[in-house]
Amino acid sequence: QDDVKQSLLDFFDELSGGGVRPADPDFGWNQTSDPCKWFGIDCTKQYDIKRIALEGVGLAGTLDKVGMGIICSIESILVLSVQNNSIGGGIPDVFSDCKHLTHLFFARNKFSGEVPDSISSLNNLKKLDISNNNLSGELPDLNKISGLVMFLAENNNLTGQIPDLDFVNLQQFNVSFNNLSGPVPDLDGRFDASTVMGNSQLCGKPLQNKCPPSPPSKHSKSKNGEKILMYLGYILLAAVFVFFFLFVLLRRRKKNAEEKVTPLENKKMESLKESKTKTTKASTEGSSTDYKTTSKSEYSIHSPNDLSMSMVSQSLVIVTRSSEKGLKFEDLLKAPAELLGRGRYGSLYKVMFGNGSDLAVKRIKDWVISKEEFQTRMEKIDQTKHPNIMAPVAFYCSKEEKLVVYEFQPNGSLYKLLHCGNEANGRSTFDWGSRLSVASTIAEAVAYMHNELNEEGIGHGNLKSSNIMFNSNMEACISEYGLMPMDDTSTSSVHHVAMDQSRVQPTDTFKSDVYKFGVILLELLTGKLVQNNGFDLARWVHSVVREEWTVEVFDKGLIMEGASEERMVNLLQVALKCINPSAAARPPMNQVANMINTIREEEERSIVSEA
Ligand SMILES: Nc1ncnc2c1ncn2[C@@H]1O[C@H](COP(=O)(O)OP(=O)(O)OP(=O)(O)O)[C@@H](O)[C@H]1O
Repeated sequence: QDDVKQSLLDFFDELSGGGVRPADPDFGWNQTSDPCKWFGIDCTKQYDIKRIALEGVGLAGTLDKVGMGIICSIESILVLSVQNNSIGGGIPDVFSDCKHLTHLFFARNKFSGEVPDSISSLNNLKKLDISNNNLSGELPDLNKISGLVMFLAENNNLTGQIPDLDFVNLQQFNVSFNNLSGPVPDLDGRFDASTVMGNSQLCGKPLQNKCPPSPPSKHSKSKNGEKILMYLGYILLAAVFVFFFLFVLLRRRKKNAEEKVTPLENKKMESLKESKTKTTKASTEGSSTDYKTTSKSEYSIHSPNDLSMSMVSQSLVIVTRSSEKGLKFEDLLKAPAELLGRGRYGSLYKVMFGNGSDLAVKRIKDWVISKEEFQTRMEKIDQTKHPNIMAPVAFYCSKEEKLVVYEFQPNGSLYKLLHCGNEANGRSTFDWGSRLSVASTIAEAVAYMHNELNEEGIGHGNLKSSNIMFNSNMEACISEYGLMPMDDTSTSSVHHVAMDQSRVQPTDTFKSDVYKFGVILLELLTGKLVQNNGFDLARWVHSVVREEWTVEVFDKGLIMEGASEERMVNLLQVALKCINPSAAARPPMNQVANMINTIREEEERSIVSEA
């Protein structure tokens, strides 16, 4: 503790530049007293300093590496404010060790030099104010800081382009009166010209001057370079596929010639005659025969992307009931497809029929599972019906290729609703009540599946907000259930071995789902993006809660809406139980669902009593 005191006194000494003394009665910073009683310091408990605010007190020294290093070494500190002083010199480049900081205020000083790159590693930062200094050079890549709600840098000498920030989330933004250049990024209509004015070389909306056609900047050059590399990669990949295709074709022809067999068309007919046709599932009322049968046939998938390269030669199993659209699986294979995303576990394609009956086809990569096991698994999932779990429409499995087909959901995902909306089109309407309702729906659906598929040990395996879709009634539906044996991130004992099903214990799969569900709860409560499998978000939430600054974690939208703090804290407690580092200590999903339902009932009771 004496060391902490001495470090803080050194920090003050350096900042003050000898002008003001830390021990002055106004400050009372000295070795003999409790630092929590010193001027400008706030603590949660003894020695747990959460805030240092030395604002407008005549500091005229510098903030060097040692000084900033001291602040970084005290992990409890969330806020550092030294604004309205005359501190000079550079801002030291030591921020990679200060990840705990949430607020950094350097405004109205005499800081000069460049804004250090390491500031972009402060991924818990919410507010950054470096305005009214003498800072120069280009701004670092601040868009890595997903939760930033305030960025003020006006009245400096900054050059280069405005960084591509997440303007949907920013509440305060100003870079006016610098030497910034290039086009103003899309400010999402949230900030007017006053926030970018006074930069003579900036152009584009909301400024009056249109951007002239200009040679590509260093930044865009490197982006173009990346694009060219990407296209070259695609061309190379396509060429490899074409050669492979030709090779297979030539070999087949050679073989056919040698064996003196019938032409391909006849061969196909023979194989179709021989193929078994069996009913996998009794269809519900109104189904047509197209979706009732499992048939064997030869086919290839025609689409404008790499799916078209697939030479799949075995059966596509149709398991769904909802066939009023009268589609045959041949139609599925012929229809044009669009790549929707390429995730860690495969790619997702939208297959378009142009009559509102589009399908989503998941192409799974690198899954070591036998054809029989995969088929049993898919059928089990299909039999375990729950209205909020999307059942597969069809699936296909060969050694090289695994496809699972779902109905396409045009209303987007929970991820999109949380992170890609704006005031006008959804973000503000995703209120506390709706978030609680989504949490409870998902928890109940997963709890049901865990219970029904307990013996088989089939969990979701990859639960995350982009796999929670909204159906036509805007009800949350979980997609891709059971497409992975488990996710490899939340249970250290099975780290990096998730793709080998034989090594995965059922309990791990379920406990991993509970962890992932906890991360979704954190996403709903904080509105923050999940990176690094939720570990960063979980760590940040833990650190803020530990400091008894719990309210700081909640999404500003929820606070502004007046959502019940008590119930948000209760839901946070549930999330923290789910993300317990010890898998054994995590509650089972049915308990999680019960806890959330209790919170939801309290919410409903309070609405009724308020009414
Ligand atoms: N049935 C569906 N209908 C419409 N969109 C869907 C459907 N299923 C998933 N999506 C969306 O398609 C996009 C790509 O999905 P994909 O599963 O490839 O991504 P991912 O979940 O990030 O990847 P992975 O599952 O491999 O980790 C996501 O935005 C997802 O929300």
